[in-house]
Parts: sequence; C-alpha cells; structure tokens
Amino acid sequence: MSTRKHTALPKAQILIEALPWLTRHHGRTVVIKFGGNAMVDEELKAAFAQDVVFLRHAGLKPVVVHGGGPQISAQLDRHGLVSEFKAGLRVTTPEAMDVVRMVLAGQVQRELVGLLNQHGPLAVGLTGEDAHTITATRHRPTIDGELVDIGRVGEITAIDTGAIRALLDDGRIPVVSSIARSADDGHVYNVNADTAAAALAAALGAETLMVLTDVEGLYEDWPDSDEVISRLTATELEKLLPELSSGMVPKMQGCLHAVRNGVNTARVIDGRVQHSILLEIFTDEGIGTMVVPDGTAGGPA
Ligand SMILES: Nc1ncnc2c1ncn2[C@@H]1O[C@H](COP(=O)(O)OP(=O)(O)O)[C@@H](O)[C@H]1O
Ligand SMILES: CC(=O)N[C@@H](CCC(=O)OP(=O)(O)O)C(=O)O
Repeated sequence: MSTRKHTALPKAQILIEALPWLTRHHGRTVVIKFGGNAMVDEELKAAFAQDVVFLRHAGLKPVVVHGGGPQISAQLDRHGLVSEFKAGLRVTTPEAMDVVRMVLAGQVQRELVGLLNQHGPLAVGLTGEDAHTITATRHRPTIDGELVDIGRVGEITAIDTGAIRALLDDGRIPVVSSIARSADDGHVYNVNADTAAAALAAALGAETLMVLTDVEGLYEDWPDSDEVISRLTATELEKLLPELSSGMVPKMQGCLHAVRNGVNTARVIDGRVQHSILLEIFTDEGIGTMVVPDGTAGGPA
C-alpha cells in the first residue's frame, strides 16, 4: 500500500502543477492551427488529437483550424498542375481551387475529425463556406509595387462566429478548413490557414491562438541562425515583419492581427514535438515563440 502511494505521488504532483493553468484557462477559447507540414507523421497526428481532446475535457474550448499546403501540392501534382506561390500564397486557378477544396475539406479535415472522434462524439468539421463562417473577396497582393492577380485567393472580409459558437456551446470541437465564399461573385476562395485561424481567434475573442508548425518557433536570424525568439510584443513583431520570408509571413501577420484584436497571446510552436500543446498550455516550460499585446507584463501567460 505504502509503495503504491509512493509511486503514484509524482503523478499527483504533475496534475497539481497544472492547477494554476487549468484555473486560468477554464472556459476560454483556444484556436489551434495545425499546419500541413506538422501533419506528416501518424504518431504526431494521434498525439495532437489527444491534446485537443484533453483541453476540451479540462474545460477549455478548443477550435481547430487546419492547413494542408503539402497535401494540396501533392494532389495538384497528381493532376499534372504546378504549384506556384507568390507573396507566400498559392496561385489558385479555378481548376486548382477544386483540388484545394477537395483536399482540405474532403481529406485533411475528414482525417482530423476521425482522429478526434476516436475519443468520443466531439469533432464536427466545417469549412468557412458553412453558415457564412468566413466571407472573402479576391485578394490582390502588391509585389514590387504592382498589383498581382493570384486567382482564387481570398482576403477575409467578414467572420460569422454563430456556427462555431453553437458547436462550442454544445461541447463539440469545431474543425475548420480555410475556404471562404465570396459575397461579391459567389465563388469559393482559397484562404491561407494561418490567416483564417488568426481571424477566427480575433472574432471569437479567444484567449490564445496557437500555431503548430515544423520549426521551433520564430528564428531570430533565419536561415543563418536557429536562435528562437521566445517572447515579443506586437510592436516588436511589427518591426520584424518586413524581414520575414515564406511561410512565416502569414503566420506572424496572423499573430499580430490576433493580439491587436483582443487575443491575449499568440504562439508559434513546434508541431513536431509530441504533446507540444499540453506543454505550452499547462507547464512553466513554454516552448516556441509567444506574441503578446503591447504593455503586457512579463512572466508566464
Ligand atoms: N524567421 C523564421 N523562423 C522560422 N521559420 C521561418 C522563418 N522564416 C521563414 N521560415 C520558414 O517558414 C516555414 C513554416 O511555414 P510553412 O511552411 O507555411 O508551415 P505550415 O505548413 O506549418 O504552415 C518554416 O519551415 C521555415 O522554412
Ligand atoms: C492561399 C493559400 O496559400 N492557401 C493555402 C491553404 C492551405 C494552408 O495554408 O496550409 P498550410 O498551413 O499547411 O501552409 C494553400 O493553398 O496551400
């Protein structure tokens, strides 16, 4: 009996260590973006699903927004279509848009819903098209001073949180694909998943936006160094933005948008680390990069 007590004690200590975090986050919404590059390993995907279900049972309200860039590229390739990116966004022809929608809503989202629902009737998948969750207009980025046409790529103009809130109130875990309907022309648009997650986090008044990717966080001097910036304010991030490249651009722009619009913390964390979500939410040893609004005091958040 005494041996059993003794061996079980560390488990109790670990649970108690999480108490301040459980108290702080209880009832709060956490938007988690699961990137396509972090989604390649079966064990990692299963651990991701466990973490999200754990959060839900711990009294938080997780919302999953997923990417699928590599999966889309692979499918386009099978169709003999080339993948081209401009300003970090996929040039999306109407033909490519059909593939994007099929892969995100029909493949990646279904897989995540399936993994989450191994733990109970929790996850419900939707795309931004459902119940007008995400409305977009055609995005025309400026590259070298010129407006560029990148096809069916959407810039978010409105978020309707009604369907997601109804699911959360019903105890479900919404799993959202980053596809939007345009109110102008009725077409379906491809939205970067980081941008969609940030917009949803802001519109939902989420406590935290958590972006899982395939690096440790925001590197200070990428690609020359792998020194991770652990914490930075909105203004510090804004100054860094022009120096960032490729996939980090929409991620960090999204983090900035989130903390400037009511989200308490936006984090970029390493999706290759098993249970990185739990480590980030429930322990002192926060990993990755955390963006906070200006004027936020130091210490763990
Ligand atoms: N400053 C930086 N710090 C870390 N990664 C960076 C930086 N700048 C660019 N990157 C690149 O951004 C990538 C992550 O973005 P992306 O490939 O779009 O991932 P995801 O599929 O998770 O959205 C990293 O793998 C890295 O190659
Ligand atoms: C407009 C645009 O670029 N959309 C992205 C949508 C998926 C995505 O963002 O996936 P990751 O998070 O895995 O990069 C794309 O077509 O790849």
